[in-house]
Amino acid sequence: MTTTTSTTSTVPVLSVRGLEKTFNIGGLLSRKRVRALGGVDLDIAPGEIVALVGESGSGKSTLARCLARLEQPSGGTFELEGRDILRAEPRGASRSYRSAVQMIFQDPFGSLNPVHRIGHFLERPLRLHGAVTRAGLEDAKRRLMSKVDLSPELLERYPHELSGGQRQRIAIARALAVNPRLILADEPTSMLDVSVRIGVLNLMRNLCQEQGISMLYITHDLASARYLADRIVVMFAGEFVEMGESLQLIAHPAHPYTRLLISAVPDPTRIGSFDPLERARMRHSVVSPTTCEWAGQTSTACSATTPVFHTLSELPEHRVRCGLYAPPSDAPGTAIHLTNSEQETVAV
Ligand SMILES: Nc1ncnc2c1ncn2[C@@H]1O[C@H](COP(=O)(O)OP(=O)(O)OP(=O)(O)O)[C@@H](O)[C@H]1O
Repeated sequence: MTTTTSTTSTVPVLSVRGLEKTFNIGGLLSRKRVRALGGVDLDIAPGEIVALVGESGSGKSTLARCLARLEQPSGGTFELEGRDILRAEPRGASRSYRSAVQMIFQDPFGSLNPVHRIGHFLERPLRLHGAVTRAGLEDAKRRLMSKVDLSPELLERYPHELSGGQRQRIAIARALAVNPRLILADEPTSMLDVSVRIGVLNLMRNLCQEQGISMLYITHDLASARYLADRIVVMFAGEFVEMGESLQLIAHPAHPYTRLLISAVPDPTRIGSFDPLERARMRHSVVSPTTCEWAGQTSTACSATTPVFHTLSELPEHRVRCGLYAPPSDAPGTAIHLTNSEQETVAV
């Protein structure tokens, strides 16, 4: 890898370099392998929200699980506030790492044991973090409930007595109980009713802004990524293919795969309905053997060598990794001139 994704000169909270994960599948004697992460680089600054978007199977959760130490990476490194974690804690995450890096999962019901009252889920992390007296514990639980805009009366209820949105707020409160530096939020709103999603997104954004917590927000949903995140990173087949400031990337997508994802976002300003055949044609143009050799498929432009990141000339934060871009000596990131038929296949 040649390029990092840092946007500021501050020391990043998280710094990932060449992180890889390959799974063996098909049992002990099988030689079949799935390359879920191809060697990715990512920096996240303090208080920054980075959205990781891509279709199902692109490797988003694998990256989050490696960072949460739920999976052991096959290669690469990552640092938390300058500390090389895999080297410092090779056998598994320390308690302090598990406090500093909190994961919020897609299914808020699945992560709350139904036999316990809500108060129980906040008590354990608070005890671990040092609120030990009974009065101190009660105060701390109430403060956490107020941070996530929930009434303290809910502390006495069981998970099934809460709505999905309320349960996800409890999951967020539980993560906050240990003062995390980084939250890995894996599709935290995808199982929620549309009407409560925006509230949870706003809550996460406010918490990051007010408390300087950084966040990796994993989602299929480009619209929510644009709404919540400072930057968007697009993932395709275990690799990052495009990254940039959220509004810029959505307004000027450079990679055919990013354009494909954007084509799936409902857009009330689009004139006429979106033709599903056109979308199928776009999908084919990205993943078919005739146009994209990289990432396990095939591409005329990428077949000679694995593509590297190129900065789009006008905006240094916007980078694309695609064989359709070449680094001319005076104008990095300028698009190669395409033939008419190639232009048709990449046009949105
Ligand atoms: N434990 C595992 N064993 C074998 N293969 C796995 C395992 N976990 C993930 N994979 C494979 O790794 C690839 C990436 O999976 P991952 O769950 O990271 O994708 P994703 O982008 O998070 O998808 P989704 O959005 O559906 O959760 C997929 O091909 C998946 O089948």
